[in-house]
Amino acid sequence: MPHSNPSPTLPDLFNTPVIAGLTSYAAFLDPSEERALIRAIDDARLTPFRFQQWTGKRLTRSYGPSYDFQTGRLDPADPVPDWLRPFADRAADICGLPRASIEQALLIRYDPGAGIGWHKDRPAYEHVIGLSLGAPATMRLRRRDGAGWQRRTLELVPRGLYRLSGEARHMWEHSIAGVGERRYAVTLRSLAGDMIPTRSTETRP
Ligand SMILES: O=C(O)CCC(=O)C(=O)O
Ligand SMILES: [Fe+2]
Repeated sequence: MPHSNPSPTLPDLFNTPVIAGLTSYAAFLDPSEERALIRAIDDARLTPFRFQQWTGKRLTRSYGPSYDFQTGRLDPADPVPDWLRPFADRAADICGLPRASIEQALLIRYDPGAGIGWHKDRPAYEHVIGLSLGAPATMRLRRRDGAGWQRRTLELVPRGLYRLSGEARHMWEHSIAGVGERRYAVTLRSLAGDMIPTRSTETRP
C-alpha cells in the first residue's frame, strides 16, 4: 500500500518510510498548538494505565470504542472530544483517511523513565496515527527473523506525526524506550472491520 501522498493535490510531506507502512512527518503541530494540546491533556484527568495486576508508569485516557485490558472487550467510551477533533481531522486528511474513520483516541502522559513495552496495537483497530508532544522519544521496532529479530528505530520528535499501517502495523512490534523528560502522545485509530479481541501481546516491564 502506498505510504503517503493521499491525493495528487497534496504534497508528499512524509519522510522516507523506516519500514513499509511506518512514515513520519516532523512539523504537524506548531508550538502554540502543542502547548494548547498539552494543557487539554493535563485537564483530561488521565489515570495510571492498568493491565491485570500491572499498573504502568504512564497515565492514559481513552475516547471512542476502547479495548478494555481488564475484560478483553471493546467498550464504548466518550467520543473523541471537541478539542481534539480538529487535530484528528487534520491528521486523517494528511494520511488520506476519511475523517469519520478516526473513532478512537488515546491520550498518554509519560513521566521521566516511563515507556511502553513491546506490543502490536489491538487487532480491533486498523490505522494508527501518533502525535508526539513535549519531549523526544525513541520508538523501537522489532520483527522475528529466524532465531533472532530484525530491529529498527524511529526518533519521535515533539510536534511530529507518525503513522503505522500495513507491514509496520501488522508484522512488527513497537515499544517506546523510557523517556528522559515528560512526553505526551495522542494516538488516533480507525476501527478494523473485524473487531474480535484476542490476547494482549504487550510485554509488561
Ligand atoms: O507514545 C507513543 O507514541 C506510542 C504509544 C503506543 O504505542 C500506543 O498507544 O499503542
Ligand atoms: Fe502502540
